[in-house]
Amino acid sequence: MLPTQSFLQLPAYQQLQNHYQQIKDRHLRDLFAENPKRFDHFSLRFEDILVDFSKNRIDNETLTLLRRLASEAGLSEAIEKMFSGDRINATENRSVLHVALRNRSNSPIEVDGKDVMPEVNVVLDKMKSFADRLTSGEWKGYTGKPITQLVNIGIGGSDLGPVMVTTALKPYAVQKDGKPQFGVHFVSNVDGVHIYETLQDLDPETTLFMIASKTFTTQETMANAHSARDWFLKHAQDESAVAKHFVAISTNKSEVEKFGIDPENMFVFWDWVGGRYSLWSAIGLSIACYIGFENFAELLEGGHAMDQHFKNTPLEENIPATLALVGIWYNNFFGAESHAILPYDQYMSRFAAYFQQGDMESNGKSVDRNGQPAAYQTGPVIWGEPGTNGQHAFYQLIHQGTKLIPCDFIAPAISHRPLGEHHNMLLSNFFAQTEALMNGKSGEEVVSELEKSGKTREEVELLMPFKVFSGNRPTNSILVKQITPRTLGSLIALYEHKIFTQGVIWNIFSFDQWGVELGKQLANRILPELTDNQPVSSHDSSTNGLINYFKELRRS
Ligand SMILES: O=P(O)(O)OC[C@H]1O[C@H](O)[C@H](O)[C@@H](O)[C@@H]1O
Repeated sequence: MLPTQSFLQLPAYQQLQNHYQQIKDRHLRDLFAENPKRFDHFSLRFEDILVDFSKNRIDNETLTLLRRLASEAGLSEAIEKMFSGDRINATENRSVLHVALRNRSNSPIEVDGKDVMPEVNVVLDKMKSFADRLTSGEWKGYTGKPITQLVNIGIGGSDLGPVMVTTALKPYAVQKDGKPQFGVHFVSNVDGVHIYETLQDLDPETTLFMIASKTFTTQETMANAHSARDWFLKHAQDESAVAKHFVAISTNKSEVEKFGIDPENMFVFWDWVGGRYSLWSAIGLSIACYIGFENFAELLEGGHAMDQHFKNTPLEENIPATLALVGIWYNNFFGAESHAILPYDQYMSRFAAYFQQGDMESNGKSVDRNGQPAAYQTGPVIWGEPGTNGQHAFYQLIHQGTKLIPCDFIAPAISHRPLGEHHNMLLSNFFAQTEALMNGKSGEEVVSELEKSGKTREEVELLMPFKVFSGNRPTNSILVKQITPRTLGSLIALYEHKIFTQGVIWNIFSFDQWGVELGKQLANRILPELTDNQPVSSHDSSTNGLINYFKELRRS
């Protein structure tokens, strides 16, 4: 690995620190008053997606310096390397090519001199033909009935993408008799409750299991897959029936065979697809079956279009890079520790959860690419819930708490389920929240409001401090025409590239995830200790105490 330059040593970092001193006390209200064209200057469009980042504590100088930071960190070289199949995931010695999975131009992308596009296309064709056979009813269960229920068994990247996308694109579900043709279910947690509850309403004769695991060794997924198989065989009583009800999605052929799934029923992908970037691969099989392959292809198209934008657009107009830089501004200069993603679309209810893995597993690192401790903040805590639910739960803290929480508000102009005034009501909240967060409400405004409502002077004085909103709380607004497969593909790719850009600037490796290993190792060590009721003494006193109390409780 070539030595890389530390984030803190980038010349623009120092300049931004100085600039921060000038801007930190400026109020967004004043920035807007000074520049009536602020919205025009600080918003970007991509197809029908509008990204308004004007309600951020930035001015032209901020953006100039942030872009300089990106250039000094070598962003354009890094983009080039990713798209050309360089092994940028250096600690795993792998290329990072989710962009190849949605490379609809089909232009060659090489890994070690070999174009990966032909094999990508072979798998896409296999997914299409499988989805078509399920939809037409040609693929039948062991008693000759067509499949009606799909169960994806996977966890992390082999679960969250399909969950999020099938939820977001439910209006595009393949229809039969006026209803989605397939029920789609997701089992991820090793807690037996998850598989138990899922199987309750299913009929083995019409259920198809998709075992999704890049490694095919993940404890949770294998445990759930075996339980599903046992449940199925209890009914079918015939091993040969498994082939009609179990398919595998994996990079690990030998483990798939060991499990007993016919290699014919295996959908492959490759080590250059990171788990949290894999919904575009065969991991998206449940998506392709549920919404139909044409719509899945549209999702890929949308992702590809955003890839082209990211790769070919100068920093000044580059949406993922701009959102990444604004995020860095708060994370590294204002000391913001978290970032909220707030979709005003019930179908997008899992979007924030999806990017908890996407962002936090990618950029939750404290060692830089030189192997040195990163003496600065890296990835933020990502969280969020759909609007308006969040408003009645945690927005209090965003509006009046002591923490600075930059937020992304996302909304479609057109609802898939227009119902009376609902969508206008939803969108009025979307607009109002960012306005309120920006402007706040001053002491004078509060006093005049209270006086008008007939409060006594004493009451006004007492209440005033609690009713003041300081404002100056930053937001991005992302407004799209409608959440279509294409738009969703673009939005997901937008966030992926934002994460990538931030990782490059922080000089960290965004595509490994060593931090999830230790807990797994220790769980494997503890599991055999839980088989009997003998007290343990091999751990620290807390862990021993907990395990021993657990044994005591289950015995009594
Ligand atoms: O797809 P699998 O190999 O089963 O992995 C599932 C998940 O588990 C791992 O522990 C990683 O944290 C995730 O990045 C991955 O997506």
